[in-house]
Amino acid sequence: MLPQAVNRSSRKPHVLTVAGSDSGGGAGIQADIKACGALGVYCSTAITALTAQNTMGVQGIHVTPEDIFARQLEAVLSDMEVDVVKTGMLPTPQIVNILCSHLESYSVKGLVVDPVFVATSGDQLTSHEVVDVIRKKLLPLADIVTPNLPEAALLSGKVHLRTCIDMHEAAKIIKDFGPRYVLVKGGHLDHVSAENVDVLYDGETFWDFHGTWVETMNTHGTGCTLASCIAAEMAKGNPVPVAVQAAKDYIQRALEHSKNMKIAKGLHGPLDHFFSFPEYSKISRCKGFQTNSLRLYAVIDLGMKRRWQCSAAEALRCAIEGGATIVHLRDKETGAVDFLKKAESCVEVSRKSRIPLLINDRLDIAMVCEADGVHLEQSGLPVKQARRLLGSDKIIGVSCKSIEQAQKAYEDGADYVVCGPVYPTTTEENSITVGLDGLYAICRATSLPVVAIGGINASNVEEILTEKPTTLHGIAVVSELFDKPDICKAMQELAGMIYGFFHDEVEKPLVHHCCM
Ligand SMILES: Cc1ncc(COP(=O)(O)OP(=O)(O)O)c(N)n1
Ligand SMILES: Cc1ncsc1CCOP(=O)(O)O
Repeated sequence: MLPQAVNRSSRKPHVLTVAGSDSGGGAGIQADIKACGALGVYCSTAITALTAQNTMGVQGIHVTPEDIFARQLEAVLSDMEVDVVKTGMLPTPQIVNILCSHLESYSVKGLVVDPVFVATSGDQLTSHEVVDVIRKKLLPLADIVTPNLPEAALLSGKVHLRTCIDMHEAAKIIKDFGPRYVLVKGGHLDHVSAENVDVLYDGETFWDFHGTWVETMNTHGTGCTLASCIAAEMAKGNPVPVAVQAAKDYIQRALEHSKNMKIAKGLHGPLDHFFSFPEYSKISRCKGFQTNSLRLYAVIDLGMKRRWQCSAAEALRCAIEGGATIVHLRDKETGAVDFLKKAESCVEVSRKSRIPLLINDRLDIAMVCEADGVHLEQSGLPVKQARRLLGSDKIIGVSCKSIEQAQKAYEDGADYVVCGPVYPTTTEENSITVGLDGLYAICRATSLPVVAIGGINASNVEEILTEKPTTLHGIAVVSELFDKPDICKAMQELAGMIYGFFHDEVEKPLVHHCCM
């Protein structure tokens, strides 16, 4: 049981957005709240201006009186634990000055500056003097500034930005004003190819972020949304380049989902921030990894005594046939050459069935056999380094016994955690059980998907899943595979029991087919 840690760790990542209100709901404060909400992050606000705005343009602007603007900042920053501040429309130099003095008095983990000067409709949103104050006062405090091409031209004084090389030049000039990173967005480049490139620069390295060009008029609010997503991902503890990649992925999907949406008469419709919300929440940080794959997690331990005689690949095939939704291959005894051979034959089987295959601890083997990812034990490679080597397309899971370990796994970039032993088990000797309370405490403290492990079998699945927290995504078994003479049948029994507890369409197992 880990009760004392629950309150401290169940706090939500928090973004304070300092921006203007868009009555049309597509940009500004409204976009920021929706984007943060969609990414599971709390969003507070300090409103800089009220705009009367719709899909046809901006019809009016009322700047917030300075004292009430300052009071909003004071109210939020003095009371709430803000992780990251994100700025949008800052209409006057006075508003920027008030913000900067508050940022100097209250420490926050990050500052994302979206330098909003002109709306896509062509309407001016800030006074001309604002550019200079942002350059001199706000940018030195910023972790990242996210200009599009017209904004980069204004900030850098480099009027003609037409190529990627121009974007690099502008990024260098803007970097000299003091932000840690500059992201120059290429959405306004002439589109000769189907690609869209944004350039991130930290003073030494340029990263090019490629996206696919989406043919749509529903782009109102993309700048605000991208900056908010970056802030939200930073608030979760992600480093800036990882946050940018996650934000780009969100925008790409939002643009694709919103391209046929019609909600007004005007030319520039907004994004649908909550596009397919239930489906989106099933997608993990790792591109393409559906977290409902974690429902029935089969660990094939090649070092264990077993009641069947067949190859690793055959055992894996049987587990999948019985309904396993993800498989995890571990072998603590075999040398690299033999393990690799077995892993390669398993990858072949898992690919055919489109079931993800993870390799336990051996990042080298996982990379060489092109498995879907790696599962790391606490004694294994640190997650951060593994992520650096594997990139963002591969799955990384981590074994955790405590809230602290689960939080670290999250901060370091893991995609899911396996928690246990929930019940006593002979598979993991000398391992203290966390119990059902410990498992649930971890589930409530993390936003990562959790898989329960340890002593789980058909007789206790119901107990685990009946009142499960929402982050508990599935169960993992080892000896249920090894102590039973028929792997396929053992999996089928478990699979049959778990479907009712999850309201999604995990495919039912195929007709029983004994493979022993
Ligand atoms: C109140 C308010 N803030 C910012 C903008 C600009 O939003 P952006 O995300 O750059 O999208 P466009 O409006 O340029 O499409 C705004 N319009 N209103
Ligand atoms: C790998 C692992 N981590 C915690 S318990 C455990 C083993 C669980 O095995 P079993 O399903 O046989 O109890």
